[in-house]
Amino acid sequence: MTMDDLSLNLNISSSAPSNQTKKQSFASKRNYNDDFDIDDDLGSAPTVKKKKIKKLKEYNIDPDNYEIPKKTEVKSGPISSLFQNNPDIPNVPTRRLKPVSEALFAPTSYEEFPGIHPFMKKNLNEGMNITQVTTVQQLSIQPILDGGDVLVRSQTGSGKTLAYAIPIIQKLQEMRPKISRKDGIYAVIILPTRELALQTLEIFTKLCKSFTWIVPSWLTGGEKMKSEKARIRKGISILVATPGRLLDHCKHTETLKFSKVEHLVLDEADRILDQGYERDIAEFLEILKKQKPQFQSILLSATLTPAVQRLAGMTLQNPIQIDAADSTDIHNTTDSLVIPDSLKQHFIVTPPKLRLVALASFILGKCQNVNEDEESKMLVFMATQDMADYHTELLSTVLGENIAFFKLHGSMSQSERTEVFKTFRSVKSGVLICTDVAARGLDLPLVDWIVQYTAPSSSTDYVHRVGRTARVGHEGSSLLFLIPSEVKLVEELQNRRIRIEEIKLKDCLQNLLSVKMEGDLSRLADGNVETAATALQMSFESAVLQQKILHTSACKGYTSWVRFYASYSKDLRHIFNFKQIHLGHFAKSFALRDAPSVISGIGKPKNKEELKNKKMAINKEKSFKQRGNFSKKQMLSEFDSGLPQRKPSKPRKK
Ligand SMILES: Nc1ncnc2c1ncn2[C@@H]1O[C@H](COP(=O)(O)OP(=O)(O)OP(=O)(O)O)[C@@H](O)[C@H]1O
Repeated sequence: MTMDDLSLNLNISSSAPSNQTKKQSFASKRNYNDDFDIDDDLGSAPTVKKKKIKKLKEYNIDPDNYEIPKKTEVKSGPISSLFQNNPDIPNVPTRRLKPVSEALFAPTSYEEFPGIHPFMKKNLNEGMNITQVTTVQQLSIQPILDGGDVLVRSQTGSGKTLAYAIPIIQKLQEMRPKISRKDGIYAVIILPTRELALQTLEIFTKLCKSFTWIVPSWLTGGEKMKSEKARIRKGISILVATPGRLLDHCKHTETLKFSKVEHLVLDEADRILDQGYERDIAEFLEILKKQKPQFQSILLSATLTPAVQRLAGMTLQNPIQIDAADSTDIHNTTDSLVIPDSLKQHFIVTPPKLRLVALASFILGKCQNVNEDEESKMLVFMATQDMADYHTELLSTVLGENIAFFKLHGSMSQSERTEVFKTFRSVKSGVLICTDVAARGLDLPLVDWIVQYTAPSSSTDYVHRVGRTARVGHEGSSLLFLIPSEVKLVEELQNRRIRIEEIKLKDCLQNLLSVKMEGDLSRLADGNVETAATALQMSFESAVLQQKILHTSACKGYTSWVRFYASYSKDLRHIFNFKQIHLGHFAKSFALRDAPSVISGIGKPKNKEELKNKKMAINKEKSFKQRGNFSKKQMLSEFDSGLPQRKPSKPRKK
């Protein structure tokens, strides 16, 4: 059997996909070159047709820098074996730890909870199916009603939004004479991303249903400033906003007034800081305090990092500190990480070359709709947008027949993001490939698995990513992908009282034998895991070879990943050491056969041709940068709220 025998167009299935699944597939099986008609007249330089430029942008490929395929396949590099020359997988001891515990629910029902308007209880019960009070709600509602500043820390998915939404609406509906939308803004809620802002707005809208004179609204970008200005003019009582857009309006929209503000909420404070919004928040506070010196500040976070405490120092005065972790558990919340009890955490150690097949095998094992009971929803975290773009397309191309793949990252248009967010919330089964933009605060019901295909950049990222599952008491699981040189991360997580267990690579790859594979593949696999894994890898590689655009996307994804890996902060380099990684082996995990120096001009060229290619790549990148097209998002993990970069201030306009 030769490698070419294995280079099949893989078609893996267990049963015919349901129509529903097919309809839901955002990125369905596709041939890239079909998407791009190419003007390829003999003798003349090919140009991309205008209407196709839009398509290229959709794939996040810059049309100016897109090399047009001449209807030929990509030249193949040498095929390296998947199972040879791999580093050994170290033995990672599992420690039995007692995690920090946090009781999710308090022994109280909303029915008996004092100080809340009966209409609000009805809205909770009938509109949101909520009857029992969670611990963080029990601890926060009264202090917020009392009016002092409050700092709240509680685990992911514990109901922090209602913990402040209920008392704020309670206070606003009590005010006499009744407040009116024309008065101006009474509460400002700041969140780090648009999705979170929209999700929070939805909750305020449901709770305010019986109090028609209180009007919640939002300012998050993603639509024209003009329409947002119109909304401001109509009047808003509770403003839900992302920091960048809020500040833009503070500077450019005169009708936006804060003189009535009674409550300021900074939700997902740790994430607001991670995104570098500290300066924006400071600037906004200055503007706010000039118009309204006294108001209640509430700050919420799932982790209490020193940076969050610094932000608390800036915004809160003599705050009441609420920590929902078990008060009998002696722990230091800045050191120990609090994870929901119902979350089972795992890690897998794979040599770099085997990462892609291990991921595919894991997805196949969990998400093929064998029958309805086994339907599974999964989030897969990638380091960069280009990686997310590429893996969504690659996995859809090879496995999209039976599994619906979706993607979510900060460079997608707002309408795409909203559509994906809404669709993925409503589907029963599917894989959402995302960057950290989806990590914090998003409430996606009943996600079963969180896969971190690239490791988180910090322990808080870890907590927030895995926190997208096991919400409000539901069961959930997580899997962290590591290469052998990264296993120290497991020890560090365990030092912070994270209980995490290993899934062995060989067990994960076994899935390839239990899923039904059609045609030649099942014959070739013949009950052998290594052959099945190699066949799967070959089908990824041949998809990339056959489709030039997929190849371009693979190169972009790989390059962005290399840059990302090289940019791990100093304090993490003992785990993620760029010098220790084998770039060629990682290229294989992007289904690329080219040498790293050819893909991205990385590493020492081995011969003249490689040197020439490298120089060309560097020059191309230089001109790209000079044209201002080279943005941070192409190299870094992104937490983008989707806002365009802010331009220098313009004079005020009405
Ligand atoms: N008392 C409750 N009973 C049942 N479900 C609840 C209750 N309170 C909130 N929820 C639901 O729990 C989910 C998570 O709530 P929320 O997003 O506010 O959590 P969170 O603590 O802010 O999480 P994260 O830190 O991840 O943002 C939501 O779907 C919400 O409707």
